[in-house]
Amino acid sequence: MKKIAVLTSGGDSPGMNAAIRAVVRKAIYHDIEVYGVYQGYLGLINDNIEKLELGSVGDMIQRGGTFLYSARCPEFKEKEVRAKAIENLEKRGIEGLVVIGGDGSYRGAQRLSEEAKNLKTIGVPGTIDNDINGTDFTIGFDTALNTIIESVDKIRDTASSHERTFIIEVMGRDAGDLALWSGLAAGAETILIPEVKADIEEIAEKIQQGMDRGKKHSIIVCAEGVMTGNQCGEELKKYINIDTRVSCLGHIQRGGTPTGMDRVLASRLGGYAVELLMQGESAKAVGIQQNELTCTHFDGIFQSEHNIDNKMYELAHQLSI
Ligand SMILES: Nc1ncnc2c1ncn2[C@@H]1O[C@H](COP(=O)(O)OP(=O)(O)OP(=O)(O)O)[C@@H](O)[C@H]1O
Ligand SMILES: O=P(O)(O)OC[C@H]1O[C@](O)(CO)[C@@H](O)[C@@H]1O
Ligand SMILES: [Mg+2]
Repeated sequence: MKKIAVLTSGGDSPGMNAAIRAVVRKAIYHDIEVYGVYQGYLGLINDNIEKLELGSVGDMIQRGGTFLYSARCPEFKEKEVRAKAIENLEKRGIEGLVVIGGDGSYRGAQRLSEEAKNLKTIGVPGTIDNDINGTDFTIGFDTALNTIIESVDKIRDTASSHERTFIIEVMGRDAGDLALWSGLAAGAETILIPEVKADIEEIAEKIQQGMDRGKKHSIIVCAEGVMTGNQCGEELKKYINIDTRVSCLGHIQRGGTPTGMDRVLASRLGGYAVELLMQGESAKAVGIQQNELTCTHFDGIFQSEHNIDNKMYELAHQLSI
């Protein structure tokens, strides 16, 4: 393998730059040329591709976002559009592509590996959602988690001073990991996640019981995929007369300097992706499982839905009474 390319796709996540840096430096260390594709699959179609050097990734490991930019590119689901992308890679003699992104980005990479004659693809899990099979953690999850915890801790001060119930809406359209982990870590009384059907009446009863015991305030962490924080407040009012406030954390969760855990994870996974390409592997995604680097075929990754840790969900419930 003499030439490879790297791109970031889907929602950005803290640590993507550290992953790109690892791919670039590892490849150059092994005398492989590296090309950066700007704007994810959109740049692949539009030929927005440039050679990267060691210096291109200097001063990058600590930066949030992705200097290669990211995009959502729905037209990449069409085969004719992907043919253009393959042409742009082939004309440069690029034989390997590292795709840093979420599950959707992996699907694009899988298609490319099926349709291009001389292209190997490797996926690197870069998403704050932590919703990808084949890895215990995705790059950016730890940073986003800590951003949420810091925010909830601050909100708790006001909840306590004013004896209020606060609803904190966090990201996760289909995945509850951010809500579950942050809710557990921040001591939320209630955690609402897309994987478990919400029973608002039961939540209202729990808040009432807490108040009857002398509890002054309550924190509810609600994943956006369940309902909005405002909807949650309206629903609660049907069952209980309390003063609620809503905080929607929004994109603050996606930005910021990556934590040490995310930088190390990104560096290990980025380096391993290049190793796999050198070994001739393709259509696989790298991951970390029980602190070991692993790789899983895309087919295996898509075989089942990503699930939350049910034991952790039960524990959060047991600790929040
Ligand atoms: N079935 C598919 N076939 C080809 N390409 C796809 C497919 N699904 C998604 N993609 C490509 O991958 C891009 C990113 O996918 P998506 O928007 O789902 O984000 P993601 O990678 O899952 O990241 P995140 O969920 O963290 O934002 C899409 O915009 C599209 O270009
Ligand atoms: O910034 P966008 O494109 O609106 O995407 C928001 C979505 O991206 C994610 O952060 C994943 O990257 C989801 O949790 C969230 O719903
Ligand atoms: Mg996704």
